[in-house]
Amino acid sequence: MRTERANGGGQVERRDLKVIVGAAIIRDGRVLACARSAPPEVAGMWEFPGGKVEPGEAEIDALIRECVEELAVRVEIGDRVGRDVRMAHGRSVLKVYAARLLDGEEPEALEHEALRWLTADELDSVTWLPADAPIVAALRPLLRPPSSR
Ligand SMILES: Nc1nc2c([nH]c(=O)n2[C@H]2C[C@H](O)[C@@H](COP(=O)(O)OP(=O)(O)OP(=O)(O)O)O2)c(=O)[nH]1
Repeated sequence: MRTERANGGGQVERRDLKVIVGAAIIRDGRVLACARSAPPEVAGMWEFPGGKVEPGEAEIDALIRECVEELAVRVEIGDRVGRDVRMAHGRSVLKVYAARLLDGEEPEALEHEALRWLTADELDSVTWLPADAPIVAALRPLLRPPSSR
């Protein structure tokens, strides 16, 4: 994504905003959390599967690609979860989308250290990457059965 500078307002010039997409894959009231295996500073911290959107690639296509690469599953992408989260001093932005598994395939940890299906009550049982905090908060009500929302 290319953005222009709002001149004179003391804003940092930001020509290339890197977009990172994540998939909140929900199944039976649980979301799939993935523990990073690298780099060492964040290894063992938890995230949503996903990654950088390639130049010219649509966000949804990037998510579908990343879920195949990281988990060997095909997903259907749904609504956004939470807000855009600015990272890396505003140089990148994290956008998370709800997703569901197609074909009943079981995700495999091809690139992650571990995978876990978390209920709403288990969301705080793992240490999420810091940028994910507002997304996890927005996700919580989506994991509750409709009767208790
Ligand atoms: N996938 C993902 N990345 C996240 C989340 N939260 C968060 O801060 N990030 C950060 C971690 C990384 O700095 C960056 C994603 O980069 P990445 O290295 O996973 O992206 P990628 O899969 O495209 O990797 P590569 O091809 O560059 O190796 O976004 C999240 O929930 N999911």
